Amino acid sequence: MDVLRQLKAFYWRDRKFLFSSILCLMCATALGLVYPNLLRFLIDDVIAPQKFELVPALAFTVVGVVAFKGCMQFLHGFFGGRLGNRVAFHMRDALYDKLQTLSFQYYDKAKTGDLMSRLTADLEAIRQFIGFGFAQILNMVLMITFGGAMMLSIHWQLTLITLVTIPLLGFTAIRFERHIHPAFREMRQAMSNLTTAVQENITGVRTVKSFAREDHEVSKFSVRSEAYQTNQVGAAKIWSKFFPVMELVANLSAVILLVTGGILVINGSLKLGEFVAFFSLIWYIIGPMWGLGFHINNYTQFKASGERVLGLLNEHVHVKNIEHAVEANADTVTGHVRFDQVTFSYPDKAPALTEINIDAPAGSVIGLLGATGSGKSTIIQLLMRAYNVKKGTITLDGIDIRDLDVESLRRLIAPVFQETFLFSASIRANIAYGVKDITQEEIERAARLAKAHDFIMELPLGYDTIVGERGMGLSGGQKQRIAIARALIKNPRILILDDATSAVDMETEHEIQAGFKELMAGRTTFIIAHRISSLRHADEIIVLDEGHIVQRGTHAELIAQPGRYRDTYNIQYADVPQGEAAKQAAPAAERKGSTV
Ligand SMILES: Nc1ncnc2c1ncn2[C@@H]1O[C@H](COP(=O)(O)OP(=O)(O)OP(=O)(O)O)[C@@H](O)[C@H]1O
Repeated sequence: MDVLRQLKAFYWRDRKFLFSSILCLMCATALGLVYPNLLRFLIDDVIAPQKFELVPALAFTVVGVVAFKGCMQFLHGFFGGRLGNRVAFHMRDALYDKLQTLSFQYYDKAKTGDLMSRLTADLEAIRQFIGFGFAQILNMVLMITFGGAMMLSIHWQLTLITLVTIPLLGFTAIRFERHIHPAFREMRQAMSNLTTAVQENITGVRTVKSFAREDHEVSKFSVRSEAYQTNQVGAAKIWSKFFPVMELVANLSAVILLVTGGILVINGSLKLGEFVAFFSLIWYIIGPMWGLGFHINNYTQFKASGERVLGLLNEHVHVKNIEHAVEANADTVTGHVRFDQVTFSYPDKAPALTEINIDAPAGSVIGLLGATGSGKSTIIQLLMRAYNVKKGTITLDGIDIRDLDVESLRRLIAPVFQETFLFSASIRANIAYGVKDITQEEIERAARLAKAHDFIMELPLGYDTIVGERGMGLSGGQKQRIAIARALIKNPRILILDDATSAVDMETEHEIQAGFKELMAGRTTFIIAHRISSLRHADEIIVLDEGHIVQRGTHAELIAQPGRYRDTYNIQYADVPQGEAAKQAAPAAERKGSTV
């Protein structure tokens, strides 16, 4: 019931459908109860006194009742269907909204397959129950109440004797529910493990194939599939144990009625018509009781699914706006970024960054260099507020970014990551992803600056070529260039290049950087790179090691002192002749005033 209460917001807004559906079902049920009475009337008041002229009228009444009952049943299905679909629709939207607000911390652990199964299989179970299952349980209660009341009005002693098995039925049904609920919960979890395995296998199919690990994947899947099968078999066992018991107990009532009712008819204390009506009414009680297991099954599935969906809806959002968050205004923000004594650890891990101080005046270029895992990307993630800083502060134009509206902050930043994600849409739509109302000219301009225009024009459909999943295959460098165009078109205050040109050759990188220079003048830029050539023009290069800043300065300053930077430089330029190396790593001072 708690799940139903928590989901109230989703079905209560469509209560007109809920009540209409219930009302129609009640009418249909009540009309169903007319049959036994017609039967009683036929036997006791028509056949016994031989008033056969009443038969046609009785027949027409039956036709009328059947037709009306049919209409009511249709309307019940119609309103129930409407209700179920609308609830599923609103819940899908709410879940999707929630997925957008959940922070990076949640996605670090979340499994795509599990989320997919919550949005599909679990929603379907909820749709079924809210649309039909709930009304059917209510119908069961109504049938028992109406039928019982009618039986009591005919012969209350016989009713009590006949219904003596009902508490036993109720007890069996409750025991069944206790066993089947955990089984269903496990089954849902096993299903989501199965979907996760399939999803990961499809996403990582290249890795699987290149390592020839198909057999390993098959056996991994088999284990999960077997777990699901075991769960299914377990649930079937519970079902197969309880269902026959239910049926046996339910039919005991019919046996008791036949014996006791038969004796009463022979004694003359019960009319034959009443006995026949009674026999027909008893199924109004036994029938629903028979289906009790099925309804409980539906309910438990709904409860298990509801818990999983509510679990997602109630998931804690780690990064959210504080009350009265300040809106960062793109027209007035200059882009002055400061990290002040920032120390940060991912949950349950040693600090990824320790006492980081960075001062990036508006329009400056900051280069970040360091071994893998040294904390470069973490600096960027914190600036974008993917995670909240707990120790130290990060400010933008002097305002703590925790006080800023998250969306407005992220609107000012355009990141290009090493791994480019393209949506299954046209290249045009992919480039224009971060902005609204953009012209083709602006898209092409950004693509030209990112050195993407020429290869796009060589594609048969040009900017209309569909890329991403199931789309046209592109090379890593081509994808990166699209991502760079996507960032450029956003015209951000802060540009982040996280190993953004790692997949393009040095010549293209040089050309792209020339494009940046033109567009990024006056905008703060953070460049993470492993190549000295990508960083050498930065106003300040920060060298990180295990989360600590170990060196900082311009290229010329760093090259002049022993340390990690010079070591990296020496390795990268080991094969380049002396004069050429010096030319390639031209000091930043030469380029002061420019950006990249
Ligand atoms: N989402 C995460 N959850 C937990 N730990 C993380 C997460 N992301 C990074 N880390 C850890 O934080 C540390 C710094 O990682 P970070 O990604 O910032 O390094 P990096 O210098 O950018 O590395 P690379 O050059 O390989 O991208 C590493 O020890 C890493 O394992």
